[in-house]
Amino acid sequence: MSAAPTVAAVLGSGSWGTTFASVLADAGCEVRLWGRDADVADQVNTERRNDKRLPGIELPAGIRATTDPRAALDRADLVVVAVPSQVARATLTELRPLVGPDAVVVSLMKGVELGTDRRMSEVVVEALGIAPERVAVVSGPNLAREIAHRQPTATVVSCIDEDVARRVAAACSSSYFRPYTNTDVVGVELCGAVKNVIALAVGIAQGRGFGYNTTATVITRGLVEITRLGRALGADAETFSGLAGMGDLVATCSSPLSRNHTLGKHIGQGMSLDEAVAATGGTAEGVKSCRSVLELARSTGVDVPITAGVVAVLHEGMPVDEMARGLLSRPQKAEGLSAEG
Ligand SMILES: NC(=O)c1ccc[n+]([C@@H]2O[C@H](COP(=O)([O-])OP(=O)(O)OC[C@H]3O[C@@H](n4cnc5c(N)ncnc54)[C@H](O)[C@@H]3O)[C@@H](O)[C@H]2O)c1
Ligand SMILES: O=P(O)(O)OC[C@H](O)CO
Repeated sequence: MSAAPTVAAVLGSGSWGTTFASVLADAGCEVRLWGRDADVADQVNTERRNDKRLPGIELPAGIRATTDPRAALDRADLVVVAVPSQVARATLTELRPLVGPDAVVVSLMKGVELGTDRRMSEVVVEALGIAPERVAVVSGPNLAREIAHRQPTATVVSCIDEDVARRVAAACSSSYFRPYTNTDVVGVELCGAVKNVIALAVGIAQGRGFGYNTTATVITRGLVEITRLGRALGADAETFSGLAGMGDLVATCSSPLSRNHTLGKHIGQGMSLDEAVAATGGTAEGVKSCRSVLELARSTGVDVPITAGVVAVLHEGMPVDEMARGLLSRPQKAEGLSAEG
């Protein structure tokens, strides 16, 4: 990334890809938005809208949408990845020859890869064959629809090279979007992925009819779960009380705009997983990532009882009431961050 105005390619024209393209355009970048859907690209170019993912929202001028990855990535010094986590590796492997040798790559994705338990920045590094210093992640309380309406929010841009994090932050900073920087990529990514699982648990509890005490308990103990896993994997303690941690957890567990929260609610109200996925629309990353998060925790020796409960309900047929009973009947312990749940 040079100091000159940034040429950005956003890969994925879903709700967050389209919204982040708008943020970048409002911040002064030249933006190309790549997606597979020709109707979406046509509508972005002719009407400045993406009604499929952001109905009723006018997009800024300065976004050029295309289904041609070559056109999107030509001369791009910032490459932003916003496809569902489980297709990131295949998508990037295919596009690898088109990514410029000096481009900075930014992951917006909040998931952990099934089968490998890799975080998304690790997938980017492996699929594109680039140094981790060229890979940044963006994560925070960032519900796409609110940002597309230009409502104020903040986020964290994280990269192990602090200078790269600063340059990415400068490229996406605007009157309504305030990026902070840090170098704790592990912590920021774990926060983003695991909060989706906790939001599923909160949704399940609310769908079952439980009230604010249960919600607050799951959020609080969920943050302990995220922190415990993150600390065991080398993350900084501070990250968990910041925007990517507490901030995003609160936003996702509170908002009906969250697909994970909403899907959990459907499950709590008695829908099957297939019905809930169909009713929710969009990508609820926690549905798949709950399994990889559980694997990661088990391989690290960290107890994650809420995540285990979500996996059991979503993928192993455990009734919601049994999950609740299981969580509440565990042995008494002192409150805190010890390795046990
Ligand atoms: N929506 C939000 O508020 C939000 C905010 C922050 C982070 N995120 C994260 O951003 C990522 C993308 O989420 P989203 O909300 O944009 O999802 P979305 O479901 O709105 O869009 C996903 C897009 O990826 C496309 N896609 C699916 N499979 C593909 C493939 N094989 N190749 C290329 N494109 C493919 C879909 O066509 C769609 O356009 C997720 O990891 C999510 O957790 C979302
Ligand atoms: O809609 P969700 O559940 O993917 O959540 C969206 C964002 O991650 C909130 O920051």
